[in-house]
Amino acid sequence: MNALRLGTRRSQLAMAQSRGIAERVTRLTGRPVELVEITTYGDVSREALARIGGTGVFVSALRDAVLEGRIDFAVHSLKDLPTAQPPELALAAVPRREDPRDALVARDGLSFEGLAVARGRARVGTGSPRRMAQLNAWARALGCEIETVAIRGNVDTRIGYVRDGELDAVVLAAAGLRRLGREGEITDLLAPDIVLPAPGQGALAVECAASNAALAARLGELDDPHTRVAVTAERSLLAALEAGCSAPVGAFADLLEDGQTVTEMRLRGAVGTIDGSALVQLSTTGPVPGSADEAAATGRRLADEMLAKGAAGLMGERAH
Ligand SMILES: NCc1[nH]cc(CCC(=O)O)c1CC(=O)O
Repeated sequence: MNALRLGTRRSQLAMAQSRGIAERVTRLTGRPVELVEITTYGDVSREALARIGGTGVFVSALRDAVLEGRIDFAVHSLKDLPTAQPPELALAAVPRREDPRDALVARDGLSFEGLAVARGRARVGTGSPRRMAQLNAWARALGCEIETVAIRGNVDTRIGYVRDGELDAVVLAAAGLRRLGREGEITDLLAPDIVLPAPGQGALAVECAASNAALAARLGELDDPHTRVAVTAERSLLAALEAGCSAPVGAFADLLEDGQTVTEMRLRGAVGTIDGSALVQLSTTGPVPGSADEAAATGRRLADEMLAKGAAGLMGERAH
C-alpha cells in the first residue's frame, strides 16, 4: 500500500506534531504515513514575527505543496492559520485541543506574580503583542512594572535566554512545551482569566485538498467537534476584529459541563495596548453552538461588543 505523504516544517515542534498525527492516521487507515519536510518563509526569515505575521508565514508553503500534489496533507498549529479558509483546501480535522494556556518559564522557579514583585524590573521575553499587552496589564494591576522584550526562535533558543540570565522569564504556549516533552520547564501556567490565549492556541489543523473528498473523510475521523466549535468561535472573533495573528487579541472558548454533558459555551475575548495601559475584555455564555455557522456568529457578536467598547482604537499599535 502506498504511503500517505504528510508535509511538515522541520522545527522540532512541527515534527513532534506531525509525528503524533501520522501515528493516529496510520492507526485509523492502516496506511503508512511518510513525512516530507517543507521549508516555509517563517522558518527562513529573521524578521520580527509581529511584522511578517498575519499572512500565514508558516503555512503557505505547506498549502502550496498540498495544492501542487507534492504532499497529501499537512498539519498546522491552528493559531498560525489565517482566519479565511481557502475553498480549495479542506480543514479535514481539528483534533482534541491540548492545554490552551500560556506558560511561564522563569528563573528560580518563579511564578509571574513572584517575578513581578521581585526587586527590579523583570525582563520577560515574548514576540507576541497579545502576551505583551496582557502581561503588562497584569503587572500594572499588581502595582509593578515589567519590561517585555521582543524575542523569537525555537523553544530551545527561548528557554536559553532564561538559562543564560539574559532574561528573567519567557512565555510560551504550554501545548508546545508538552508536545516536546518539556513541560518540566514550566514554572507557572497563566490563568485564562488573566492572560487569554491566542485564538486556536493548543489546537492543530489537518488540511488536505478539498478535491480529495475520500481523504478528507478519513482524516475527518480525527476531528473533535467540541474543539472545532470552540476554535471556530475564537477565530471568527479575531476575523471580525479585522486583526491578524500578530494583533494583541486573545480569545478562548470553553465548554461548560454539567456532570457528563456539555451544556454551554463561554467565549472570552481581550484586546489591549501593548503597554497594558488599556484592555478591553468581554465574555459571553450561551448554549453550545449547533454548527460552525452558529459558532462563527457568536464570535462576531462578541467582536461587535468589543468594538463598541473601543477595541479598534487599541489595535493599531505594533511591537518593535
Ligand atoms: N507562533 C508560533 C507557535 N505556533 C504554535 C505554537 C505552540 C503550539 C500551539 O499553540 O498549538 C507556537 C509557539 C508558541 O506560541 O509558544
